[in-house]
Amino acid sequence: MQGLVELVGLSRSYGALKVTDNVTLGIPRGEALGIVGPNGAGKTTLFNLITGTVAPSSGRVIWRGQDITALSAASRCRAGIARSFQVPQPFAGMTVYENVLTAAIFGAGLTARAARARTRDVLEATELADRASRLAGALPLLDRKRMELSRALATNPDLLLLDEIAGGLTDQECTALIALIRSINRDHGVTVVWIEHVVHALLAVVTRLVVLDQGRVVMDGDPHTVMASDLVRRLYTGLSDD
Ligand SMILES: Nc1ncnc2c1ncn2[C@@H]1O[C@H](COP(=O)(O)OP(=O)(O)OP(=O)(O)O)[C@@H](O)[C@H]1O
Repeated sequence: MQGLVELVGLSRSYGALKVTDNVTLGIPRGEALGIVGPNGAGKTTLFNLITGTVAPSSGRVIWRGQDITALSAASRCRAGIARSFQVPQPFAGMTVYENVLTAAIFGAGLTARAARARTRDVLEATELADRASRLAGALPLLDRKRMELSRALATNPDLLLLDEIAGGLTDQECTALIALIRSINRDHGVTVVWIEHVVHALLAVVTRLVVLDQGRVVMDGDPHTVMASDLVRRLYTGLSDD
């Protein structure tokens, strides 16, 4: 079956450092895929290659069967690829509503009227509607995460890339975030790829887990099996078999 997105032999180097090394990966429509790996494994770079903020040294990105390797980040966003950032940079002096509206207008290319409707729908879905008039810079952490998700969802994505969105939350807040991401995937049909160090949050949502190490896919399979593997234990603890 044709994946929603197919990465074909994707590599990226910075000088002598090969950050992404011949990654071939298919992501079917509707999937919730997790990505783990040690610091510096190339996880965020993989997102940058998919969203088009970084060009590959070689390889291709195929989106719904079309080669989009040469397409700009803005065009990819309009085509349905959205992301959250590890370090969110909202317009702190604007309200939550204005932040999300901006994404709907510029990210999705909607008219002002359609963007207003989309913004209201998204803020309902992310449970931020009652805080729409708050300044983005004054939000508590969970609401900042909800807003980061809202900005991505306002672009009406088919694919949502989440980069370490669960860090720093309390257990209760994390449970709320998990429910929201699960709903985005299962109820709204958005394909989700989630890089996350908070493994229990990831395992509550994803049905497939990929491990990256030194830019390469070193494991790909059932999340619990992958996390229980010797390879993952070695990568995370630095311990050898003996
Ligand atoms: N623009 C760049 N120039 C030079 N080196 C870079 C650049 N971007 C990333 N790197 C290097 O590539 C490697 C992979 O970085 P990347 O951010 O993709 O890793 P990561 O797996 O997301 O790490 P983390 O879990 O710490 O966020 C790192 O060694 C990083 O320093």
